Amino acid sequence: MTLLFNAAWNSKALPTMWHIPRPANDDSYRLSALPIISLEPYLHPKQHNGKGRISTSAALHAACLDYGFFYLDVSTFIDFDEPGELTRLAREFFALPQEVKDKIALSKQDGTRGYQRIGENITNGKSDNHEAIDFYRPVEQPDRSKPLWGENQWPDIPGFRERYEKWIEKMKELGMIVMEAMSVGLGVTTEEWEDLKSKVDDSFWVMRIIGYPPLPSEDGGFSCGAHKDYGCLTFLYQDDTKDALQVYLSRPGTVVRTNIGLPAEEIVEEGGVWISADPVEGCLVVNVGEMWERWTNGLYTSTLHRVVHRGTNYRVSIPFFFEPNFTALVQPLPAAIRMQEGIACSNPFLHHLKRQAHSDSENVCEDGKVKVKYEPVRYGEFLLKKVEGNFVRYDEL
Ligand SMILES: O=C(O)CCC(=O)C(=O)O
Ligand SMILES: [Fe+2]
Repeated sequence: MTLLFNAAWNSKALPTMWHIPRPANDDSYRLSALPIISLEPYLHPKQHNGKGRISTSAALHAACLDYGFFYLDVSTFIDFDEPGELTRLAREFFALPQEVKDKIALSKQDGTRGYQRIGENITNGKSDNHEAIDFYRPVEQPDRSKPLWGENQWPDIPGFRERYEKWIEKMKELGMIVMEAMSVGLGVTTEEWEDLKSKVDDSFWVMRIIGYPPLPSEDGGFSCGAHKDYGCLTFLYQDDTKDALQVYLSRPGTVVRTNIGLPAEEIVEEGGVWISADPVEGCLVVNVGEMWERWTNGLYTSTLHRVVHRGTNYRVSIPFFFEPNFTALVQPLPAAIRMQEGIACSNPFLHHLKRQAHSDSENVCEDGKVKVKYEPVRYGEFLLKKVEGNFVRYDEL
């Protein structure tokens, strides 16, 4: 199985794995990292004689069930000098005088595409300590009087647009590959995959370029408050800053060491822990958003995460949100319902996953049928509601 664990393994974690008794209530014995999954069998199937796909898909499925987050090793797909260069360009932009950055402010377009100042983004009623530029899939016949329907605003920096446009193409390609790999993990049939594919093949993607100055030490705020992503898949490239991005794990028994010393705010649920999702070489951090939660009828959950950057450097991250098509109707997939009901289908792989699915589906009725928990939604309408509320995208908790 291509489920690896990163070098941040606490060596003390090993005895737990091998069932050697450990002291009760000692959090340091838990694993301290999200799984690392190699996408290689999907990226270069010929080199692998078509092998390894099932295990990759199983690893993706397990990671989505357990964490909603994972590292994706894409070192053979991306030359990491490329995002390094994107980060350099982003720093060049954020270092410009405020009035120059404001030339591409959100208000100059449709209110959703462009630059936002530090503190303009609000999460959970509080200003976030970051600045950003937002880009969306271009639309035919732009009209900046309509939210989302304006034009992207590019900084006037040589090479900026060209390089980022290349990155967007790469991320769209990656999105389709990961969607296919995940659909195998869920037991989606070939015909069902064609249907799912047609809902994401013209992704209404979003890309954010985010700049984070360090949080003032006396400040109780967040660089980016706790939120769930609302879309399909987030591919996050982050610079080499550690201890900034944190992921909330509600089942600490299966994972991780408690992060001692983290701010105690935003306690969401007893028993969970915040862990750091530090950058890992050759990997993007990937998480599933609310659309996958709907497609899987709640089997996969969109996981809370936040950024607390108390370091001394200026951090840059570039999340790419691979989203459904604007017109896509998103509703629970038959494969997810089958999995929740534990009905074996022609895919033998499903047998191995049935038990796991059962333990997760508290919504199975006594007659063995599951409740369909989500009404169908048109992605574009859903997105418009998110951005029209108050033009703040991340306050939905
Ligand atoms: O900057 C990061 O590491 C995460 C950003 C994020 O979660 C988002 O923009 O949705
Ligand atoms: Fe996010």
